[in-house]
Parts: sequence; structure tokens; C-alpha cells
Amino acid sequence: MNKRELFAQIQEKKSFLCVGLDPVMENIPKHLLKYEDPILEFNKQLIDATKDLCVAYKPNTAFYESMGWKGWRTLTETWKYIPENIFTIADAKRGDIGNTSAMYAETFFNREKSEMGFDAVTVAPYMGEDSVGPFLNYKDKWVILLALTSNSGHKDFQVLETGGQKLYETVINTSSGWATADQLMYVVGATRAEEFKQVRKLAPDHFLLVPGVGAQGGSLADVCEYGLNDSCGLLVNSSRGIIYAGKGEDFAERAREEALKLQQEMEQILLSAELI
Ligand SMILES: O=C(O)c1cc(=O)[nH]c(=O)n1[C@@H]1O[C@H](COP(=O)(O)O)[C@@H](O)[C@H]1O
Repeated sequence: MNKRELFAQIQEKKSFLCVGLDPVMENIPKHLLKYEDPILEFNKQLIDATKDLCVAYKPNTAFYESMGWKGWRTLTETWKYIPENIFTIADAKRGDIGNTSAMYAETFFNREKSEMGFDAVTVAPYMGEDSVGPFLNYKDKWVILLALTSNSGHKDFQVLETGGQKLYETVINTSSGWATADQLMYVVGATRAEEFKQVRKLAPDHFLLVPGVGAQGGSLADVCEYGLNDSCGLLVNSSRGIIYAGKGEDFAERAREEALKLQQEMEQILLSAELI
């Protein structure tokens, strides 16, 4: 899905919500345990309940990989279940020397080989351009580079000064000069709302993946104050705040209610910004 198509979806759905699919077996409602793959059933019901309210789904691969080969099967079947017009992000946070990154890229992008054809993958920029390049060789796909993350550990490296600018600023400045920069998005945590003004100075046109609303306490309104651009430019993720809104048989309805609250807030924001 290209940028124009993504913005068209945002306008049509009046939403820039990304639902994070981070399921843990202990939290799956008990009535689903009778299914052969309870997590797949959980995801399917969540997708059915939220697909008209969101423009993206982001399974974090750790939650699937932790279950071994069965988890990979669940991830693959989950990806297949997501409707085609919804943006899919493999939140895998990969990046390695070139030939290894090429294998990671095949895992998430090469549908013929792996049976998964995500639109985007999250990548750590630490190993530099040649570690990101193999993902960018897929011309219709996106790389979402970690820039300024939502966790407290962002202080350890990302905001350290490197030649007059913070390390995360260097990540954005340098990568946005790459020839393939129009296939990049950046992760900026909702808990770092005070930095969005600066992020937008460095990356005015890029889409930002913004995790950290909901369970981590970030504010949607604060993110949007400086984060919006003229094609919206934001995919705001909530995982636990939506998928665990209810723990019983009505879990999908509760999830829908939480997604709807965010979508309605987003609609007002898009209206005020005259983007819809
Ligand atoms: O890349 C990410 O998505 C990500 C980056 C970041 O800085 N912070 C962050 O929380 N995430 C992911 O976003 C999701 C947040 O989940 P909740 O806190 O449950 O909404 C998890 O899958 C995290 O791994």
C-alpha cells in the first residue's frame, strides 16, 4: 500500500488507528480455549470487531515467536485473515548484516516463500544503511525505523548528543537522506509528545508509527498537536488497551468500544485539521 492509498484509507475510515495484536495465552478468554488455536480465534474475533475502525494491524512477532513453530503458524494465519485494504505491520524490530537482513526481509515480505506479505516491518537502525537496505529492496514495502521509543530506556542512547544533535535526530537526518527514504516511516513513542515538534522539523512528510497510547499512558491529543502533517502522517497504535479491554465472552465487543473511542477522537482531530 502506498502513501496515497494509506491516506485515502485514513480519510475513508476517519481513523489513523493501528490495533496491536499482542496476545498472551494467559489472557485469552477461557471460552476460546476449546479451539485448536485459541490465539488465532482471539485475533480473528478482534479483527472482525475492529476492522472498520482502524487502518492498520500490528502483530508484535515476539508474542508469536515465543510459542515456537505453532506461533509462526498463528502469525501467518493472522496475517492472511487481515482484509487486503488494511495496512499490516510486522513488529519484529530486526536489522543485521546485509545477507541476514535479506533473510529477515524474505520472512515478512516474500509471500511466495514465507506465506506472509506484510506491508511494513519495524527495523532497528543501529547497524546502519546496509542493514536496512535489504528490506528497502522490496519497492512496494515500508521500513519503520526506530527513532525515539516509548520506553524509559530511550534515555540510555537515543537522546545522547552526537555531534551537536541527539542520536535519534541523527537517525532521522541521515536515513531521510537515503535514496530510498520515501519507503521509510519512523517510530516515535506517544510518551515522547514533547519531541514531536522537533521530529516534524526533521521529517515533515514521513509517516510516524506512534505506540504508547492506552496501557503506556501517552495522550493522542498531545501527539497530534505537532505530529499531524498534510497527509495525516500518523499511525497511532494501541495494543493491550484494546485487546484486553474485556476478559470474558464479550471481549470483542469491549475491544470494539475502546477502538471506537479512539476512532471518534481521531475523527474530531482530522476534522479540526481539515484533513477530512
Ligand atoms: O515498534 C513498536 O511498535 C514499539 C516501539 C516503541 O517505542 N514502543 C512500543 O511500545 N512499541 C510496541 O508497541 C506495542 C505497544 O503495546 P501497548 O503498550 O500494549 O499498547 C508493543 O507491541 C510494543 O512492542
